[in-house]
Amino acid sequence: MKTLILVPTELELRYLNPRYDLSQRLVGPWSVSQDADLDWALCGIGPAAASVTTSHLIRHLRPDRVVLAGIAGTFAQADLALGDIYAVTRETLADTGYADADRFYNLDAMNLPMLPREDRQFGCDFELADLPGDLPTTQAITVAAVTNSTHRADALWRTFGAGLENMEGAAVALACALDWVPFSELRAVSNRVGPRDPRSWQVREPLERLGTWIHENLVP
Ligand SMILES: O=C(O)c1cccc(C(=O)CC[C@H]2O[C@@H](n3cnc4c(=O)[nH]cnc43)[C@H](O)[C@@H]2O)c1
Repeated sequence: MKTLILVPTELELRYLNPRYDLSQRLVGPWSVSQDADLDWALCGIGPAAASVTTSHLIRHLRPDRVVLAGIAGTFAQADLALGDIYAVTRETLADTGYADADRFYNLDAMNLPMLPREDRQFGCDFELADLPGDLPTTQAITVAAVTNSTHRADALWRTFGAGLENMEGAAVALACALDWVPFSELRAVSNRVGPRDPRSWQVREPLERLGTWIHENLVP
């Protein structure tokens, strides 16, 4: 089974797979590092970069599945542990729509189709494919901007009740759904969602553990 592993940033990729070599193979302007039956590539930060990169790489590499791996913030109310690794079961595009002081109204809540096509309609919610192993699971939301206040974090929690916030998951899910490619997501919890303090984020050690998990569980 050929797996494409997408990672938002080079920093995350370096901790997940110290053997990666992004000069190894070029797919158009994209670098892809091959390691057993795993292709590693950067998808960029945020939904716009992640969706266009995923579509491009799927069409060139024809993977049997796509796995997105990286860090994410967790909501205080969710009771997930900082530094732990989770498999994501469902992704929701949270902030495409509008928000008032207390709630978010994404396109699904507004009853607007995100991407209507003749064959299928794509909304803001995506079910993800299961992964082998026994990682704890949670749901996630995808936002275009990192949440930077307790008030906004509370409104997102109240609206969606998801355990994690990240910036790429639902966008990669959309690109995979368009090409019928199974999609899974792994996230290491780096921070609490709320007032920004990136210097306090736990990044290296949780990602190194996630990299080990990937090699033990996803290499055929
Ligand atoms: O320092 C900042 O304010 C800042 C703004 C935008 C992006 C960043 C990044 O470092 C990239 C974030 C990267 O990590 C994921 N991530 C991690 N924690 C969170 C979070 O609490 N909310 C949303 N995304 C988060 C995200 O998926 C990006 O790939 C820094």
